[in-house]
Amino acid sequence: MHAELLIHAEWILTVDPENRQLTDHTIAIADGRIRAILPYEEARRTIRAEQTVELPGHVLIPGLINAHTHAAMTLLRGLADDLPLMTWLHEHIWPTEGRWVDAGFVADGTRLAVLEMLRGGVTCYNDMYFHPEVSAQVTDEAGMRAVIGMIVVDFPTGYAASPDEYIAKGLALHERYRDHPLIRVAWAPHAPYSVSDAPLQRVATLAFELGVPVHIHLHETRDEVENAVNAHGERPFARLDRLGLIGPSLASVHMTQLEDAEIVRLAETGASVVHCPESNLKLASGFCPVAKLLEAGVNVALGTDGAASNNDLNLLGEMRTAALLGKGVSGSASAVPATEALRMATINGARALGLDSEIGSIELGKSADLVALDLRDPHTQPLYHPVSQLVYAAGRHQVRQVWVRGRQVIRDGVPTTLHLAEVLSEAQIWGARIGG
Ligand SMILES: CSC[C@H]1O[C@@H](n2cnc3c(O)ncnc32)[C@H](O)[C@@H]1O
Ligand SMILES: [Zn+2]
Repeated sequence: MHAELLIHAEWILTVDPENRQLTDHTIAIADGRIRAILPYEEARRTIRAEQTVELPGHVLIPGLINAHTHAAMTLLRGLADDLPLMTWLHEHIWPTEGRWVDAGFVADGTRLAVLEMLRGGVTCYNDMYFHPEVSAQVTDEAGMRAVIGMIVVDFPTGYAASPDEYIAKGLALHERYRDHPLIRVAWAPHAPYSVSDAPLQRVATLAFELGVPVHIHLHETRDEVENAVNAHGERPFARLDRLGLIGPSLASVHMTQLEDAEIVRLAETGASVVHCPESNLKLASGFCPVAKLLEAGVNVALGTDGAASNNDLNLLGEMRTAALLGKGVSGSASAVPATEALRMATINGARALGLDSEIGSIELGKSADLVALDLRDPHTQPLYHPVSQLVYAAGRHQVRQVWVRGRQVIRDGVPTTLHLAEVLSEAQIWGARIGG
């Protein structure tokens, strides 16, 4: 057999349906796909390859999937900390976005985000932000994978004047990226409190017709739910259900307020929840009942949210927080174990984005979106269980090699498709402008 690339790793966490953990195995890659997974010695004997990468002391995992972010908000990192959601949004973030966000802001902010995420082992992200055509282009140029949000809000912004215009621009984006190998699109109405019934209904219809996911903030805080009930006598979840949005294409972000019947409904319709534990903690938004959701069979993925409410785009950190918080909230130390946190950051994210036949696990035929971490650091030794070190102890500096669709985008910790100094310089210029 012939392969373009062979990766020999000391440990492989496949995240396949059996959660197989392999030792001293090799992955063979051709045309950007995983063609063979076999013991190291057998691979040496039977496969000829153009390139071989030896990874002693490393664990190889599927690329991490950030299932909810606002990438360009890296440029607002640390601008307004220690505030609750609505004060943060109405008094700080929205006025700043109104003044500064344009195509150039989105290009530079997204590039910073892509660089941060790739260096942290994130190979795919699900975005919701203005000027999505710019985020898509920057991400494609960097060789990263993304699902780019076709955003919809009721109010006018520098990007679009009305719900009809947001939707028209979304449709153009969908057309532009039809059949693209790395860039997909999803409808991204911002939240039930910022999008009215008519555009939400249109999104539901178009999502069905185009076969794309719907990505929305939902039940982020108790106030969101109480305000809706006081104003309209209906919980936002019930309203979305009435409008036809609760179903297998839905990625509902946050979900800190959930009644038992809503959990049953999520499970029976196959809708996904995207848990953003660090953003929820920082904005004191509430606690998503992750253990209950998993027990009910709901697909739970992981997201960072934007860098202005986290303040990083670190999925390794998010896995650890999700595992720890899941125990604290449920009162059970065995809730959200390390293997489950890894599934949430990989295959569950892929499923939430409708990409689980393509990415999210190390299986034959899937895209070679792979991440290698060097575990030979004092704080990840000794090593009993690689998944334990990965989730509870490893840091982003241990991400050494990253491939997206078989292309190496991080080599020995250094980006191959982006220029670190240039990206940092642009970020600093924006910081001086906005802060000055
Ligand atoms: C329509 S583009 C996305 C919009 O969402 C804002 N945003 C960022 N984080 C959150 C959050 O946690 N809840 C609600 N809205 C959020 C962002 O600033 C953009 O305006
Ligand atoms: Zn968000």
